[in-house]
Parts: sequence; structure tokens; C-alpha cells
Amino acid sequence: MTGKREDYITWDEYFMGVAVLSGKRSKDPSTQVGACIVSQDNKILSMGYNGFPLGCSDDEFPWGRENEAEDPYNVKYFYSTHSELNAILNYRGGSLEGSKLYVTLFPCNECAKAIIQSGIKTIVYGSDKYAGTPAVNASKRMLNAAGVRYYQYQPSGRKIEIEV
Ligand SMILES: O=c1[nH]c(=O)n([C@H]2C[C@H](O)[C@@H](COP(=O)(O)O)O2)cc1CO
Ligand SMILES: [Zn+2]
Repeated sequence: MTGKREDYITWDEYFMGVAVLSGKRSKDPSTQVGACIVSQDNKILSMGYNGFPLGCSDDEFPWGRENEAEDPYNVKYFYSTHSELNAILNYRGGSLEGSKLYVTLFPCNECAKAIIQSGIKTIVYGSDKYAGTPAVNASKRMLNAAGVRYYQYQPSGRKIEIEV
């Protein structure tokens, strides 16, 4: 017996927790997504959340999603950068080869391309609320073909509270 504390959080709880916390920075009123990229030896390399690119003000660009077919110019989809892409682009350290991505929502087809090309080899995702849509089907098709492993985060049931 060393007296070691035993109720410390697991690596998965830690990194998914960081992804969830990152998503709390999102200004999207309907879906907040967070991502955390981790090296093979469990070091955090980068983080991201869905938001507009630098210089594109949250107070000037539209956050709504209504009337996309009639007026896509005034809807968020042309402008929001996905959390996974932001996490990849936020990394300034070199290569992401062999790394692992924790993300609160299953990546879309566009993010799948960036994930594959950046060398990320494993995805741990939270929600799969858009499962079965063409974008997610296409994403899974590419990830399967490229040999990127993915599995859903299994909640421990433990509530992690953060007080600052
Ligand atoms: O993988 C993703 N990553 C990601 O960051 N997003 C972002 C883009 C949008 O801001 C929001 C999706 O909005 P909505 O659920 O209202 O369609 O989530 C959406 C996806 C789609 O799977
Ligand atoms: Zn995406």
C-alpha cells in the first residue's frame, strides 16, 4: 500500500472532459462541439471548438440555421469551422501522425478528409446524433477505407464537477 489516491479520472475521462470543456466556448446556439487531439503517449497536442474563422465576428456573421435553402449566405453553415478542423489547424507543432482525436460529435465527411490527411489514427467520439445522414455515411466510408479506427466514448457514469 502506497497510499495512492484511487478515484482519479481515467485518460478517456480526462481527454473527453477537455473536449467537452472546449465545446463550451462555442457560440453556436444549437450544437456545441469540442475536440482534443492527443499524442500516442497521452499528451494533449491541440484543442478546438466550432466557431467562425479569425476576423469573422460572432456579432456580425449569422449563427442561425433557418432558411438555408433560400438564403445560405445568411446561415451559419458557410462560415462555421468545425471543432475537429479547428483542432487540426490550431496545432503548430509539426506532425499529428499517429495521434488520437477526442470529439463530442461524430466527424462529418469534410472533417474526415482532414483527419485522414493529417495522420490521426483513432477517433473517440461522444454523440452520433447525425448517424445515417449522407455526410456521416460518407465520413465512415472514408475512415474505414483509410484504416482510421473509431469508437464511441463509454461514459463512466461519474459526474466530474469543475469549480474555478
Ligand atoms: O463534425 C462536426 N463538427 C462540428 O463542429 N460541427 C458544428 C458545425 C455547426 O456549428 C454545428 C452543427 O449545427 P447543427 O446541429 O445546428 O446543424 O456543429 C458539426 C459537425 C457535423 O457532424
Ligand atoms: Zn466536420
